[in-house]
Amino acid sequence: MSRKQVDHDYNLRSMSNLMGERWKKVNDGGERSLIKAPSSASISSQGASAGASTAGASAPASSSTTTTTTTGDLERAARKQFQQDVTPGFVYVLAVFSALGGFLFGYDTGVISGAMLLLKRELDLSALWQEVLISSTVAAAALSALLGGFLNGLFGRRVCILLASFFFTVGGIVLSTAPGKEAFLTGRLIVGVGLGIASMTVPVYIAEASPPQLRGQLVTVNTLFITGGQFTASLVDGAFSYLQHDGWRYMLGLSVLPAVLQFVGFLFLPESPRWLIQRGLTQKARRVLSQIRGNQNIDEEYDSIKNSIEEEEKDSGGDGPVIWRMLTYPPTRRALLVGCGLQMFQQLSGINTVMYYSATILQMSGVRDDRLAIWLAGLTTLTNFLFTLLGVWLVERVGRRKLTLGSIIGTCLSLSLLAIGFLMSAQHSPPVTFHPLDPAMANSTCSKYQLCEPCMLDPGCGFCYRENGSALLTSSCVPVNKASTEQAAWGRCSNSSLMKDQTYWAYNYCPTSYSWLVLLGLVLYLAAFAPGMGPMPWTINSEIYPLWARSTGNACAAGVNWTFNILVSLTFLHLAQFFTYYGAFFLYSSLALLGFIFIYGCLPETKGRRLEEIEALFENQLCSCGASDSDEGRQVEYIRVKGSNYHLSDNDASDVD
Ligand SMILES: O[C@H]1[C@H](O)[C@@H](O)[C@H](O)[C@@H](O)[C@H]1O
Repeated sequence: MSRKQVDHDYNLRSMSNLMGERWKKVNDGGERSLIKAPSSASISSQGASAGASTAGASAPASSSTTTTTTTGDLERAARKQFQQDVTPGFVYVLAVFSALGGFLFGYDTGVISGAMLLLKRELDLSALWQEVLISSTVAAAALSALLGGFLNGLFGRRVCILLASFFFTVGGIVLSTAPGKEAFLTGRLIVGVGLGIASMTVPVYIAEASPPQLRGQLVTVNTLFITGGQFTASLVDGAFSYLQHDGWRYMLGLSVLPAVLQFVGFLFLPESPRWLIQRGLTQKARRVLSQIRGNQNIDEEYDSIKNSIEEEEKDSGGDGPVIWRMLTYPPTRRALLVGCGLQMFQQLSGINTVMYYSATILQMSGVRDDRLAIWLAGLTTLTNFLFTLLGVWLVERVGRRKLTLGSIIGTCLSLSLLAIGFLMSAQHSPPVTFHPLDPAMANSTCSKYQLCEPCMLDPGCGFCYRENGSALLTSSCVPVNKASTEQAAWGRCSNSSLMKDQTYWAYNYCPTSYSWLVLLGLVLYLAAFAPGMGPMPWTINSEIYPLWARSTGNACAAGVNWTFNILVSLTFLHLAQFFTYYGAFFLYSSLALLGFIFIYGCLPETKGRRLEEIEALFENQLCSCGASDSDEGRQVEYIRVKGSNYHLSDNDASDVD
């Protein structure tokens, strides 16, 4: 039994309202039936467990009061009833305006790849500068996410979202008007600060404002907006790539629009009621809660939040900085481990590498026109977006734990398929048929390679070939042009006008007939990753910490996400060089398997619970919360609803949860 007496459960309340009677589940040997409970007077006059057994005995499953309604039906009906009762239109508005932060997260991280193609020519950027400009935003996001935890606690969620949209706006203006690379770097850093703050604040704000039944869906909408931002960025990249001069200014400048919209919107949106209660601003908190909950009575929710906060404050591990208190108090230490672990495994599953690499995968499949490859890469971001939508639909139906576990196992398998595709391509790598005689050329490292595979894995070389249909006519391994990887340093691939006649320059891929396998792996990967591993780390982090630790916990987890994001993207090419592509993808697949074991052992189900109840899931467990899905179902819980005790039966408790 948890430390805190669980005093309220939304599902049961909705159900009892819905059915117009009090319902009580009895342990009838697992049979899924609901039996009408005795009157509240008879229940309250008995001890809770005595009441349960008496009712069980007096109302056998075959009794005339038995209904065949399943808990699934009830859940669905309760959800429908809730939607009618509460009219939570305002919660949707609030979630959408907050999720514009997610949109900017996706847009600003996605748009840079297309912008860089134009930018590197116009600003004459070296490879090092390109790398610095791309990774500076992510590095700034990692640091500012940590800072965001502190700001959130001090100034509240609303001010932090306003601050983030202010940074996005200023950053967008600086980027689109930058006269040179130094100014551009400044703009990228400013945007990074906005990203870090938004990425940790938005999920917390949405979770704190949402009713339990909608929380998972609404927080997941934020990730839907992230992937929507990435998709929009790929469309904008495609459209403005035709504008050779200053195209990048429009690509980056467009981000100012959603940023300003969010800023203006948040001038009118309220602060999180939970943060207000914590700060003792009780009147304001009540006002906000009534505004968010529509026509629902908020007294019960308000009281229970307030009581939990007071209780949490007592239990929160004494004095000292929040992170220290979190680490020394076992439930929050476990929650932090789970939250950061989820974010780490999300990035170690290679999502950003796969997305980044999709254009090359498409080139391997025979799409050789650069522009077409850019547009088709948009299909990858669209697939990511559409499958995140599936996640929004599934999260409240199957729950966080099952969704995450199913997703990571699918991710692991599809990464193996990708790796097998690369392995087959490597094993059937086309040979280098032409070796130059000119000593200056013959002495280059590139001309020593006998096969395409080692040639393309060397960042200094590329494979230049001519083919007829699928037959390779001649091929050579030549140094890459240092100024642009789109051309060779010499020979027929050094000039686009020479590259007619079915002559192609393959810089980081080899022509292969196994590309379909890689393409299948890519699609299956996105279908598996996007509904679960994409959104769930954000959603789960927004709900597993008690209020006093929530902003710090989310700050740490978002910091871990950004740190591993940069680590994985910066090491990918080196990894591929040392272990080949298939080695790199097998490695990601093994890491995803490790992630599965971690999640299986550590992640409890949080679906349908009020934020104040979730802390109890991390008590008395040695990272064995995994058992909670079934054990918790077997646990006997007493849930007090308006003075009456409800006894959840042995087998069905998890269903009602
Ligand atoms: O949840 C998001 C999402 O899955 C994005 O597609 C990815 O680029 C981010 O790194 C991740 O945090």
